Amino acid sequence: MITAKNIHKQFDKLEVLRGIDLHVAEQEVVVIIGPSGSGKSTFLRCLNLLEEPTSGQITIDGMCITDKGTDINKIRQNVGMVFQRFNLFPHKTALQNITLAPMKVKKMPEHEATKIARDLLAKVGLQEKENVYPDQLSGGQQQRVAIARALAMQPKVMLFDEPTSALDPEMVGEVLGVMKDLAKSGMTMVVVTHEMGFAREVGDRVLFMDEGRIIEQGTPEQIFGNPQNERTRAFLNKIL
Ligand SMILES: Nc1ncnc2c1ncn2[C@@H]1O[C@H](COP(=O)(O)OP(=O)(O)OP(=O)(O)O)[C@@H](O)[C@H]1O
Repeated sequence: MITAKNIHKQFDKLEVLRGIDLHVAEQEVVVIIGPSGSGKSTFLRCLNLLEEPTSGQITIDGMCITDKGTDINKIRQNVGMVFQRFNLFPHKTALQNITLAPMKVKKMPEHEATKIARDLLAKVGLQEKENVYPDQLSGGQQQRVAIARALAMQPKVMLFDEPTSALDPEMVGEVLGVMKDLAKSGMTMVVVTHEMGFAREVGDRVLFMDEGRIIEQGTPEQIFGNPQNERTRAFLNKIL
């Protein structure tokens, strides 16, 4: 579903990604862990061209997105993204936040977009909140609306960039629960997170990144139970 070949990214003189190769199979859940500043978010943002790689090639569902002249709207439709900050539109209700992109970008009729949005609100456990504005929702609820909003474009892949880092601890579980259900439903996902419990339980594969490279990867059992690389061991010893 996703193939990234030899991805490099440089910001001025700072080399943030130093040759990343990754293949993500359909329905696979890949979790990226690693120290702060190792390039995890930058790599994730390259996968929907929020950042343009300095060099390298990325193919998603057969479409080479790093070719010049690719249709950025098409990429964004195929690749949903959820950020640390949910950034819902404050003057729109939960339902309107979800229907907006399908109506504007996909030119979907309102009744159809509304039906999809209601189904998605039910899926994230917020069917009662369709007419509520973001400032009346908790952080966890807002993030669940943000997930529903990304899903409304019916993406083939979902990217999550530390989706629970900005939440109060008691709200982390509800968001991870929604992500877990999504993974179970067969969604292809790449998740950057500091939630090691999620990586262990839900990840099909865990990647450890450091200094712009994938240092080690394997099943959660391999990475958490028997890490081979000294840097992976040092990182896990520090945080677990
Ligand atoms: N737009 C940018 N311009 C310049 N430097 C950037 C930019 N975005 C990221 N960086 C730098 O790239 C490096 C990697 O950042 P990145 O956010 O990808 O790391 P990360 O592993 O996701 O870290 P964290 O876990 O703290 O979010 C950092 O040194 C950061 O300051």
